[in-house]
Amino acid sequence: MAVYTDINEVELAAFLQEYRLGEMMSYKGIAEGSENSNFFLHTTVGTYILTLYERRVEVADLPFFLGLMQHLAQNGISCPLPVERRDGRLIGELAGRPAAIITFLEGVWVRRPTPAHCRAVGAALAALHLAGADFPLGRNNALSVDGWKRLWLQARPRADTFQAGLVEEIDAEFAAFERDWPSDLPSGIIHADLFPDNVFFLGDRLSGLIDFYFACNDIFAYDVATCLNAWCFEKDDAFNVTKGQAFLAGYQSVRRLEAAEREALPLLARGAALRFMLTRLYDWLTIPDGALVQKRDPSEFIRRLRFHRHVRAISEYGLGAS
Ligand SMILES: Nc1ncnc2c1ncn2[C@@H]1O[C@H](COP(=O)(O)OP(=O)(O)O)[C@@H](O)[C@H]1O
Ligand SMILES: N[C@@H](CCOP(=O)(O)O)C(=O)O
Repeated sequence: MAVYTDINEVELAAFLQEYRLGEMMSYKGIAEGSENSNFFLHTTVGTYILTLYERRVEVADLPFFLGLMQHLAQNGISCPLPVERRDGRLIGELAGRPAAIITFLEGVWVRRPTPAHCRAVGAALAALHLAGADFPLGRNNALSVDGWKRLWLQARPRADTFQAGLVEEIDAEFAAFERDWPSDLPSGIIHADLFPDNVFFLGDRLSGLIDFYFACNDIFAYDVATCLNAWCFEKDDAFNVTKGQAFLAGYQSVRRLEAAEREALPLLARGAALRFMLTRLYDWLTIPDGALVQKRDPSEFIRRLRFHRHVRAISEYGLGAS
């Protein structure tokens, strides 16, 4: 469920007057997603997505997120295009929240990705990395090692109530990341949350990417590592080598990974697993029972983290060195 803020017809109609989108015909809250409040919006001109920005989104970052979507959409990436208001701005206010309208993308996200889907998402991720090259704005990754540490210090006092022994295990992870996290790999704009629910397909054809609200400047291969975690493991936690190979082949059909990036993948994948484990754990421990928020299971990413911890080289995934 992701409608944190209720809106009413009167305030929505007034909000719409700020746009050249005709008259409101209907709107409906969207259950999917977890960070912001999203609504389908039908007007006499077409169908759009209305987003009210909630908890993790800093208002100061909105020009980056919305400007990035605009830049990517204008540079060959299929992603939502923010709609300009009459005053030329992209961001307004509705029900006391910062709000924007973006174009509607056709397609559905795939619950059971195949190697063909993984290949397509790999190619799309690499295209995004290339298309972001001349985007003029920048944003540090608030969820890299320092940000993980802040989250961990908040979750740590109760982490053992989630799983015994977690405090000792994750403290040791931080010692490794603070020592070894790379700083000299090719970097640029990354999506940073390209999970299956953020990629739309029409059949096997990728129709678009959504949800740029964690996008930032960081290591490209970290985005690759996030996708290996999100797309290439099975429900029983087995790493699917065929999907991993397909994902990397798709990526490298557009942008070749350097040897140093391939070598770093096990550590980056371990870091990506920790990052998603931590946001899930923080939510698990802090969101009250009964709140209308979909809590995701941190355990899945504790298991991924343990898996990657024992991998020394990309060949140990069965992915080959090139
Ligand atoms: N541009 C779009 N076109 C079509 N559907 C969208 C679009 N943006 C969001 N959605 C719908 O809203 C849901 C939640 O969007 P998402 O951006 O992932 O939310 P959150 O940031 O809250 O996680 C998606 O799963 C999808 O159903
Ligand atoms: N992908 C993250 C959660 C972020 O949710 P999204 O709906 O914004 O993609 C996770 O799986 O923990």
